[in-house]
Amino acid sequence: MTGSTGPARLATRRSTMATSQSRMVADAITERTGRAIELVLVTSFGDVTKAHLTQLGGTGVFVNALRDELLADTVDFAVHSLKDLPTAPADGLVLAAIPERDDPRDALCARDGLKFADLPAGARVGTGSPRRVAQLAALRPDLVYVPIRGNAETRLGKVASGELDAVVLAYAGLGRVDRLADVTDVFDPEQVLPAPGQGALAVECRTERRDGDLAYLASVDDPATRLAVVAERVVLAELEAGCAAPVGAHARYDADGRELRLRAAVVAIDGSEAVRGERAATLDAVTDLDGAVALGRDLARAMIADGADRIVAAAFAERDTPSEP
Ligand SMILES: NCc1[nH]cc(CCC(=O)O)c1CC(=O)O
Repeated sequence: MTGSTGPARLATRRSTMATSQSRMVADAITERTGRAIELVLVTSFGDVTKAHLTQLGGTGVFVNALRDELLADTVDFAVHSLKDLPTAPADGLVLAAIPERDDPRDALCARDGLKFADLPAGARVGTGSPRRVAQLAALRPDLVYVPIRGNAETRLGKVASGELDAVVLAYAGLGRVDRLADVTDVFDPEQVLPAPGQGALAVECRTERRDGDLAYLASVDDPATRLAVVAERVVLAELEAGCAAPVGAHARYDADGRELRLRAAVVAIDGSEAVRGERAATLDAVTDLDGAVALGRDLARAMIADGADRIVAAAFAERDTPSEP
């Protein structure tokens, strides 16, 4: 078994964002438990392929390589962006901890300090995410949305070079690559709902080790964050949509009022149509994951009754049809 002597081995993707967030988790665990941890950099398919992300079938391209290392026991645990994790559980693996979430909102990084409302008609806005394009197009159909890929630094470089007027990225990720100074506007979740799990991390390990030698991972678990992201991810799973679908969801657990409140949106890629919903449940215990699942399922089913599944299917049909070059 790995890690029984020497520092524990934490598997991470290689990007600045991934290593920065993995280092944050490692430091928090070390601070709370005294455990020494070293980072093991793993190359994932999503990091090397040039294909457009929405064309990769979405789920798993960033996480499978880390999971292979976990299953081979060459590392002790892995840190993922929760947003990138497929909703289906992985055989033999478990999310041992979900640390307290960072800011879940999407952020605009525009030239000349421009706010979203101040971008001129025809301005070129880069984002690779159908969820962002759909919601932004609903607000500003007069802008041009340009699909882009690459890490946060590469995307910001396209604004600096003048190739784009703005890019939209996750606020939390920008913080982790130390680029919050580039943010010129932040989207209210009322207008642009974040991706399920956005801003949250997941600590994954082999199931059989969670309550054994890796029990210390629980030191960084935040039950309120777990409750919220479980509800958000159930919406995605019920809609049979993946991370490449135009689905936004955001939940918050209010510990004082003991209320879990969930909002979700499914928006057509051109912004012309949307199904939105909101629902809350009183959950006496922050550990009531069944309550979170029920809330997510109820909301998703109500949205499907309103036509949400049709919008998701249309978005996938569009993805599978190659567009003009
Ligand atoms: N899909 C890539 C990805 N996965 C997680 C984040 C941001 C950090 C987070 O949400 O935790 C990003 C980049 C982005 O969306 O801007």
